[in-house]
Amino acid sequence: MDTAEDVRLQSVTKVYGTGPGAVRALRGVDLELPAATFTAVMGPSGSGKSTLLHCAAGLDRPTAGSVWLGPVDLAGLTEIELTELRRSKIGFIFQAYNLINALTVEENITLPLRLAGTKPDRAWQAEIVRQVGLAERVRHRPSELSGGQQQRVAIARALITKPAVIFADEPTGALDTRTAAVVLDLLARLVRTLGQRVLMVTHDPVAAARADRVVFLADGRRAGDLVRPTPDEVAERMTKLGKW
Ligand SMILES: Nc1ncnc2c1ncn2[C@@H]1O[C@H](COP(=O)(O)OP(=O)(O)OP(=O)(O)O)[C@@H](O)[C@H]1O
Repeated sequence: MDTAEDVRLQSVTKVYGTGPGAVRALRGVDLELPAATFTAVMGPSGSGKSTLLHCAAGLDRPTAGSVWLGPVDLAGLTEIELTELRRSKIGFIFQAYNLINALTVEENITLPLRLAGTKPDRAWQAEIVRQVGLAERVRHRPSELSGGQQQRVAIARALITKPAVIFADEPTGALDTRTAAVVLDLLARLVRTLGQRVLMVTHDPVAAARADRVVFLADGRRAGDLVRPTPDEVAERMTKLGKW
């Protein structure tokens, strides 16, 4: 993994709306995502987690401050360039797996390449399918798979373009505890074996505790980090920050 593709947020501020009704969702957030790191973001409802993820992923533009992907300042990109950057450098995983049931598992996994008009790297594709443990399932339809397997297809789809970073928004929100653990183990392993950068927004202290680092947000600001915490330590910090 190329360290020249680190993600950096510098003093990112996001204000929705103008005038008296304006909402300051982020207030000068700094954050770095170096290679081979698994970062969880937690914070009370409305603390700015989704806004942070959207700004970091180039889905939304900060009102002030900057987001860098390696040497590239996202603010300097046109919408078309941003779309291209997202397709090639960024992988997304959502709570709802967003798979297409008319396509096979393999076709779902390679869809981002088809959208980008690039050819699959067969060796990489085989490696990913092996990593997510779906080699026996590539000809199946998503509806024939369990929730955990579907999320693993979504993870493979996120990885197919060899992205610099994966953004995961509540990736285990729809899964039972045991299946969630399998998916989180997989994300943690991808960080170790592929040097992947992962940023995960979650409400679940158990999920957050699988990351290397938990970044807390409160009222649009960084409110401390915990490195390799236990779920209890995460829950305790959340209680101190107020309502979940
Ligand atoms: N499009 C928008 N227009 C106006 N305000 C918005 C918009 N999106 C988010 N906000 C506001 O910005 C603040 C941060 O929202 P955000 O969704 O980032 O929080 P969150 O921490 O992800 O919350 P939750 O845990 O409830 O999903 C909230 O006050 C929210 O109401």
